[in-house]
Amino acid sequence: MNEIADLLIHARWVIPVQPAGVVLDDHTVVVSKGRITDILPSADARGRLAARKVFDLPDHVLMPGLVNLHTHAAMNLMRGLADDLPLMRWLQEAIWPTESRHVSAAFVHDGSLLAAAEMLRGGITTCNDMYFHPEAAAEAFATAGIRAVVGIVMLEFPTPYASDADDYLRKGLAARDRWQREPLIDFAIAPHAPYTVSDRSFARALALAEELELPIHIHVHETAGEIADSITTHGLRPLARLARLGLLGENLIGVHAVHLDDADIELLARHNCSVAHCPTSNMKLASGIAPIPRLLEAGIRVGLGTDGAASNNRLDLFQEMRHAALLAKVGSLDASAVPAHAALHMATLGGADALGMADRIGSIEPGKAADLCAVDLGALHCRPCFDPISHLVYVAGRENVSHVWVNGETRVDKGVQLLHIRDSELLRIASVWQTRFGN
Ligand SMILES: CSC[C@H]1O[C@@H](n2cnc3c(O)ncnc32)[C@H](O)[C@@H]1O
Ligand SMILES: [Zn+2]
Repeated sequence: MNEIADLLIHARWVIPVQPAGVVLDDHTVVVSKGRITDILPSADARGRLAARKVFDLPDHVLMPGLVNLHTHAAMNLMRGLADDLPLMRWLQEAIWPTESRHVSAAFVHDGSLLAAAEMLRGGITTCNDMYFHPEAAAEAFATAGIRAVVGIVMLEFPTPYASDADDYLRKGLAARDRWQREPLIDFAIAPHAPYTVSDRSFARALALAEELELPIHIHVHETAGEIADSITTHGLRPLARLARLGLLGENLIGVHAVHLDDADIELLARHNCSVAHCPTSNMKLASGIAPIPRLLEAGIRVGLGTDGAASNNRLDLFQEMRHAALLAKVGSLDASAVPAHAALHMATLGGADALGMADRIGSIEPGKAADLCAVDLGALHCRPCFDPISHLVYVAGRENVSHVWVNGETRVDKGVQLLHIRDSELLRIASVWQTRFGN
C-alpha cells in the first residue's frame, strides 16, 4: 500500500524549468512534508496515488514559484509618491527625506506585509529584500508565509534606524540571531551601494559574509553618474573598487549592473558573481538598458528583481519577465535575444542560483521544496496556446495566477485573497499609512 501524500497537483502542463525548455503534458506533482517527491504522468498517478489534498488544474501551467531577486518590500507604502525622476533626484529629493520622516519598525512591518501579500498573489514565493529594520521585515515575511532572504542593511550615513555602519551591522546581526530558526527566513549582508559605503565598512561586510557564509546583496553600476563619481573619488570604477577590496565572489549579487564595459563583465564572470536584473526600475528611472545577453553569454548567473514599489511601481515578476525579454531585443536589435525560456529561467532558477539556494528552490525536481505556482491559461486571452512557456512570458500576467504553495502549504487558492490574511485587514493597514502620510 502506497503512503498517502500531502498533495497531488494534476496539471495540464508542468514546466519544471530544469531541464531547460521542457514542458510535460498532463503531469502530476506529488508533495509530502513540504517537498516534491515525484513528477509523473497524471494517467499513472490518478487512481494509484492518494493524498490528503488533491488539486485538479485542467487548463493550468504548474511552474516553480517565482524568485524576486531584488526588492525593498516596505517601500510598498511609498508607491507612487515620487514618479518620473532620475535615480539620484528620486533618492535625494523625494525618497530619502520621506524615509527619514516616516520609516520605523512599524512602517517596515506593515509595508513588508503588504508587499508579501502582493508578491504571493502574483506567484512570487521567495524575495531577496533590502531595507531598514530587517527584524520587522522578517516578522512580516514569516507572518505572510513567504520565503525571504532579509538584508542586513548597511549605509555610511545615519538614519532614524541606525547611527553609523557598525550600528547597522549590529542591529542586522541581532535580527539574524532572533530569526535564525525560522525555516522560511534567511539573511544576506546588504551594503546599499558603492557610493554610500566606505572601504572600511566594506571590509567589515566582507569579513561577516565570509564568517557567516552569507550572500552579499548590493546596488552596483546603476547609473552612468555613479561610475563617473567613483572615478573622481576613488580613481576606479565601482566594480574595480569592489574587486580591489575583495568583495567580488560567487556570493555577490550585483543589482542593476546597467553600465558595464568589457572589463566589468570580465570581472563579474571571473569572480562568478551574479546579477539581479531590474528591467522596469531601470526603465522608469531612465537608468539604461543592462547588457543581459552579453552577461548570459559570459556565463554570469542572472535573476530578475522588481526593485521597490516606489520605482516600479508593481511587484510583478510576470511584468519583469516580459520586460526582460523585450528590452533585451530592443537593446541589442536582435529578436532572438532573451527568448521566453531564458526569461522564465531568470525569474526562477536563475534567482535561486544567485541566492545559493538552487539545491532547495527554483525548479520542480524531487527533493526540492514545494514552492509552486499555478497559472490558469484557460482565459480567452490565452487561447489558443501552442507553447505555454511563450504564453507565461508574452501573454499571461499575475492576474492569471490561480494557486501558490510555499513549502507545500497553500497560500493562494483560485487567485482569491491569501488564505491566512484577510484583504480587509491589509486594506486597513494601507489606509492607516495613507492617513499618516497626510493624504
Ligand atoms: C538602506 S535600505 C535600501 C535603500 O535603498 C534605496 N533604494 C531603493 N531603490 C533604489 C535604487 O534603485 N537604487 C539605489 N537605492 C535605492 C531605498 O530607498 C533605501 O534608502
Ligand atoms: Zn533597489
